[in-house]
Amino acid sequence: MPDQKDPQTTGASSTGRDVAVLGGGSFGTAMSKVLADNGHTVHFWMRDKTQVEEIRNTDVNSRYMPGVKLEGDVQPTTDLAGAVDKAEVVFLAIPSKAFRAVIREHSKDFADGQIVISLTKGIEELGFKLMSEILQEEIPRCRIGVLSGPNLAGEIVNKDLTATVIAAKDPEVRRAVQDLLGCEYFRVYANVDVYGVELAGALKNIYAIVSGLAAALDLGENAKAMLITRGLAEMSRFAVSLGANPMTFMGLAGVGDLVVTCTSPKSRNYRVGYAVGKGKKLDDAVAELGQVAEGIYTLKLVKEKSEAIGIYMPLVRGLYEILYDGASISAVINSLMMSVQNSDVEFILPRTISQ
Ligand SMILES: NC(=O)C1=CN([C@@H]2O[C@H](COP(=O)(O)OP(=O)(O)OC[C@H]3O[C@@H](n4cnc5c(N)ncnc54)[C@H](O)[C@@H]3O)[C@@H](O)[C@H]2O)C=CC1
Ligand SMILES: O=C(CO)COP(=O)(O)O
Repeated sequence: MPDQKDPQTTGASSTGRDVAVLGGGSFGTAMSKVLADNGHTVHFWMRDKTQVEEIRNTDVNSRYMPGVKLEGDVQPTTDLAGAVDKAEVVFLAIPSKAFRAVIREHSKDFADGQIVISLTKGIEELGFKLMSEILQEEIPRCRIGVLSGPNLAGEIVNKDLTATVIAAKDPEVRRAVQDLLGCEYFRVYANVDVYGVELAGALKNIYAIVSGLAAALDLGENAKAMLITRGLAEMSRFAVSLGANPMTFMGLAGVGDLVVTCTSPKSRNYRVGYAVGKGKKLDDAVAELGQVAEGIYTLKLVKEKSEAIGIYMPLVRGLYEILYDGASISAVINSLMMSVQNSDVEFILPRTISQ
């Protein structure tokens, strides 16, 4: 059970604020719904005029969240500057590939000290930058945070019980987001390890693809547990080498998000892995999805980065070989199972080095 009287995490206490959500996909829609349900005015920016008209006329974003009514004060718009100008807090749900371009084009529209929160779980190709690092570069005048955790959009819009993590150095930013989003079905926990929380959210997408693949091959329950746990070992090894706090991986943004996306076909990354495991080509699997699966891009970047800095990531390497080099799935599984047997928890017993 969640802690009952944690003063950090008591429910929503602010009503009637103006906020902006940028990005009209499934997660932007889900977070707009939580914010509007909590009594806030949501300036909901998206680039597609037809989608704006549809939400204005029907309260539904049928392409990304069919059948879900956005009740309360949601104001869809294609005017980004206008949305940001009215908002005390801005939430960004723009896929990583487009993230910097959107922020750079509109950097002047953000106010000094404005709170800007990334919801995006990806990595920028050039320079291996996380979204908070992009924000720091493009709008350093703003107060920045990231939100990440086991947060399947399709469940949030049904008001299924959900918890997430706000990570920010500034305690006022953490408190503002807890106040805006917290309610009877959505709990917001706090962390200061911005890099760890954000990197965890991006990395787990890789293991969700691996888990979807394993499910398609019916590898069994033991294999499922092995993949999730070794995925956690691998992602925390990588993240800690880059400066993240290992304890972050014990929390909702680490284990929590890894578990939900590695066990549920509601995860799009899992579905891509499942489709490939059933024999589909990667491009066809992604095209059929029609939504973003950040893990397929993150995989490439993490494979390159881990090789460049010498971090052992056998699951990343194996998945890369399957998705991008045409390796046979059974050969990759065999090579993983027959590699040198090693330490369980390397923070207790160091690994025997063998690449
Ligand atoms: N859907 C989910 O359950 C969750 C998603 N996220 C993250 O949120 C981010 C956004 O994902 P979703 O909303 O789920 O994706 P989606 O595929 O449902 O929607 C993507 C949206 O981004 C828009 N977009 C793409 N390029 C754009 C550009 N250049 N300018 C403006 N808008 C652009 C699309 O028009 C679309 O509205 C991703 O990084 C994802 O990992 C995080 C938590 C949960
Ligand atoms: O990040 C998510 C849930 O926490 C959503 O995962 P997918 O992008 O795989 O759907």
